[in-house]
Amino acid sequence: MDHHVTNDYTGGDSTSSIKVFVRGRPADDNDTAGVYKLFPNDPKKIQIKDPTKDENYGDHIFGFEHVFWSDTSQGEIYESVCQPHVTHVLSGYNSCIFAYGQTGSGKTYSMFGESGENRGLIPRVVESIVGEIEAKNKSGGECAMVVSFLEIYCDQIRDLGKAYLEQMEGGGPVDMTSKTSEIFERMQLTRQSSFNRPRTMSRADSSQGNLSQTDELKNSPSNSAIRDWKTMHYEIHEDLDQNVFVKDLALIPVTTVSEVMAVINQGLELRATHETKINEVSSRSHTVFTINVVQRERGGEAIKGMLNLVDLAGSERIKKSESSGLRLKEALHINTSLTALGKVVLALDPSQNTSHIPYRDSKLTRLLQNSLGGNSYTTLLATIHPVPGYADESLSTLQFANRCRNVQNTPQVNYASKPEKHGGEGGKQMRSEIEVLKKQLAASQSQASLAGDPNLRVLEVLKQLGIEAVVQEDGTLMMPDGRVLGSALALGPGQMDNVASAASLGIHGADFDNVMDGASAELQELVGDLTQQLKMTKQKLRVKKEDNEKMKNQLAETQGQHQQVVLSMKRSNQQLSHELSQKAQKLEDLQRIMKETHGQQIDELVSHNQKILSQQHAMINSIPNSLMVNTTLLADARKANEKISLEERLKFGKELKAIEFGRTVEIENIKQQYEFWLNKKQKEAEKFVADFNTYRMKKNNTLAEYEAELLKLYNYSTSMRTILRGISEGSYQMRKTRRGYVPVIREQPVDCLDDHNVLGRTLKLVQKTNDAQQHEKAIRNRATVALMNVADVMEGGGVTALGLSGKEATLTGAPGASLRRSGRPSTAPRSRTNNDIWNAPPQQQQFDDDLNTISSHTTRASKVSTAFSEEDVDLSTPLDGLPANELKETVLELRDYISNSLSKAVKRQVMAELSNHDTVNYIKELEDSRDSYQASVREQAHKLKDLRIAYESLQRRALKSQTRKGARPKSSNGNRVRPQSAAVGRSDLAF
Ligand SMILES: Nc1ncnc2c1ncn2[C@@H]1O[C@H](COP(=O)(O)OP(=O)(O)OP(=O)(O)O)[C@@H](O)[C@H]1O
Repeated sequence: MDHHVTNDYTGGDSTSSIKVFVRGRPADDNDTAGVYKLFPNDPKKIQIKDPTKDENYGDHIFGFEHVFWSDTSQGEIYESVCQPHVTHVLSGYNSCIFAYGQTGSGKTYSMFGESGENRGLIPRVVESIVGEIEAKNKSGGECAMVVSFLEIYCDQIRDLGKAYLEQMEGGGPVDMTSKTSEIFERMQLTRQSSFNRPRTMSRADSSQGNLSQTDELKNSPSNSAIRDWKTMHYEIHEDLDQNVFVKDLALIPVTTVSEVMAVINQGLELRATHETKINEVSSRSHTVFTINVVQRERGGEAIKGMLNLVDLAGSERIKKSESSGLRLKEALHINTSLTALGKVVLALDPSQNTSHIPYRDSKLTRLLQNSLGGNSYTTLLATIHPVPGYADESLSTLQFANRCRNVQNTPQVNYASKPEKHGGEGGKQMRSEIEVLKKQLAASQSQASLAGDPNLRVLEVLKQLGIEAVVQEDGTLMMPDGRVLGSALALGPGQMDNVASAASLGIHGADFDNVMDGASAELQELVGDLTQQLKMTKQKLRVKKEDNEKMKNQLAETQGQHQQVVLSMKRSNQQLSHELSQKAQKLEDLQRIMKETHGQQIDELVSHNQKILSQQHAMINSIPNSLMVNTTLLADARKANEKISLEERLKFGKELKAIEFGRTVEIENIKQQYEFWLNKKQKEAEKFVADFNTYRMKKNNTLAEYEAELLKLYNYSTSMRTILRGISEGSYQMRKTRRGYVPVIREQPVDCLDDHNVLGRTLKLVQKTNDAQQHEKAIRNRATVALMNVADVMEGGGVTALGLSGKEATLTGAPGASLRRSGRPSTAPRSRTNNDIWNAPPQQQQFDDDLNTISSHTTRASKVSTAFSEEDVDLSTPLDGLPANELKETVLELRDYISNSLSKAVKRQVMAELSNHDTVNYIKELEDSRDSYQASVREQAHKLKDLRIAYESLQRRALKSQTRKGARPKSSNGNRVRPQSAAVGRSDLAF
């Protein structure tokens, strides 16, 4: 049964507003085997094996918009990933594409790319948008593009576009307060054309020694943006509509692709990169390249689209990248901000039910706030490095990408000047315009009323002259001093205006009279007085004004000076606070790094130090007491030591004795076993000897029978001779039978044997004697060979001997010490082997004796045989032809031969055969095992001896250390007493 379990994440909301694409870069050695699985018929899926999990539970399968593998071109990626965003931004929407993945997985390659066909997504997007804008402008629309470029390096926002802008505007500081729409308005009026030539895309490593273009730029005194670039620390703000923006970030108006590429190239030159173990040119910062497109269709509303193109710095496992120092700090910042991004994405998952989204945890998440869960179309390009070694990083990238699919955005069109129904900025503008109009209306209304009522006009004129008069019910004017003047109605409206303007202009005399022509004398007089007063007052005022002016100038001068001081103080204050915040930031980072890397160690060290300190305090306080205690303890310890060493010695002695006893018992057991077997085998051998003796007796009996038969034969032959002689002498009467003529014997012969039988038997006997002679020879040879073999065997090791001496065969072997042959003379020379019982001399002697006996018998026997041989003996000669004494001697010799030589030969043959007998072999084996046992006993003895030597050396050492430690105890007579242990040990352990 297949137990393979795959974690499937391919489900989910296909309409989610964040689209996720995956791109696998080419592997360096094409070794992607066994980790990834792609589905040619379903390019949305990718399967990956979890390297940390069990074979059966380690598979994860994900589903995204599309999974691009290493052979996908930049153009194909652009078509799928970016094309929709170009449409969005030109339709007034916010949108965002961000590349996420481990370091070296191809984020920067994808976003910025290289040159030509390998150019990345950003250049392609720019090309598209610029083309669209040109087309719109040609068709009568108003469309413009503004870009900005920033990086977040160690949680510090730095402007990568400002340097370009400064260069563009002649090196001076740039007005950063402009809004995109204002720039847009300006662009309609004037166009800059002398931008830098575009450079090919490059990312210079600022740490390299040779003076790169960036170095040139950084050293350029005229470009403050480059000079201050490293210390830039921009802030993120939020407008009334809750859109986040970077305060003071350079907004660069552009119209051509080459302009944009110049901005990008200059920015990339400045961007923080460095070579790491994993990536030769590793981005150490996140970059955000923003394209703003503002447009108004003919007669339509202005809309504003924004596209953020984000190249994140790659996450890295510090363990793998082995970053240290500044690289470590950078890596920590990168990882922290990416973790914050992960938290935001997690919190935006509707299933999490989280009300708080931690955008403010890092600058990155704050900046992407609008793109994640806000008013934006967003796409994530997850890049992976598909080699088995980075499988866990790829898995975590895919898991992050999968979580992003849960985020819901709500994109909507941005209106640059919205109609009321859209509220927002447009509405506010409208409201303020209405207010202005209202004020204007009120002003014009009051002017109209003034124009219609002459009294009011007079009042106004008087007011201008500084006189607060009141119009009474009857139309007359009451002055502040109580005087009542006639109605101004007497003056025509035109005249009144003239009076007012003449008064205000200081016209007097005849001219004034002309003006006052037709007015009442009273009024004329009053106006005359007033005019006079006004003149004087004006005179005074002028003087005062002049004084005032002088004072003002003085004040302005002082103020200017003060302001200058305050400004410089402010600047230095700002500088200081900036440095302070940087230092604080650095300190914080350092502390965090220290805490992360060494925090635990430091804490441990501190607590360890404190422990040691307190221990030392306690020790110092307790020194006097401990001195006393130590002296006592020392004495006690010495005693205890002596006691222990004595106990140890005794224990060791006992153990040794126990071992010795054990060995003795073991030896005894083996000995008993050996004796038991030896006894058993001796009994078997005794039985064998007994059997042998029985056999020998039987043989002797047979020989005796032969002897008796021979004697019988002799008697027969004698009788035969007598009979034969009788026949030849005709003493016997012959009769004819079927077998021929037979004598008629009157006397009964011996037994009932006929002559033929007697003769045949006699001849047979002679034949037998010859055979015996031959046989004896053969036996003798065989015996010689057998004895030599036995001697050879004996050379190799002893066996219990079967001694055959005299007429009796006896077993002379005995167990144990009695194994030695009891009959061996003490003066006999020792054999070359250990085994005395097989000594050559007695055997040899025996053998030689036997041979001599045989040869003597043989001589006699050969004589006999010669006598009996067919050639030498005339068989026709009747035996009874021999003299009786000679015949007897011959028979005796024959008997002697049979009983001695023949029986000995038989014995030898038996002995020769016995040398290969099983029992003898068994006895030999017993001898072998006895010898090996003896050898093992000898070995044990050696071991015991070694043990004893070791023990003695231990004793000697113990003795020496005792002697060194203190004076030996003195005997009663004051002499040093020799330590007993050694003596005891020696005597106790003597083997
Ligand atoms: N699809 C690809 N085809 C060819 N080369 C690629 C591809 N992707 C990446 N590379 C090469 O791999 C190397 C690392 O890529 P890149 O610098 O883009 O990685 P990165 O993800 O931006 O790394 P970091 O986060 O460290 O900046 C570069 O030399 C790049 O040219």
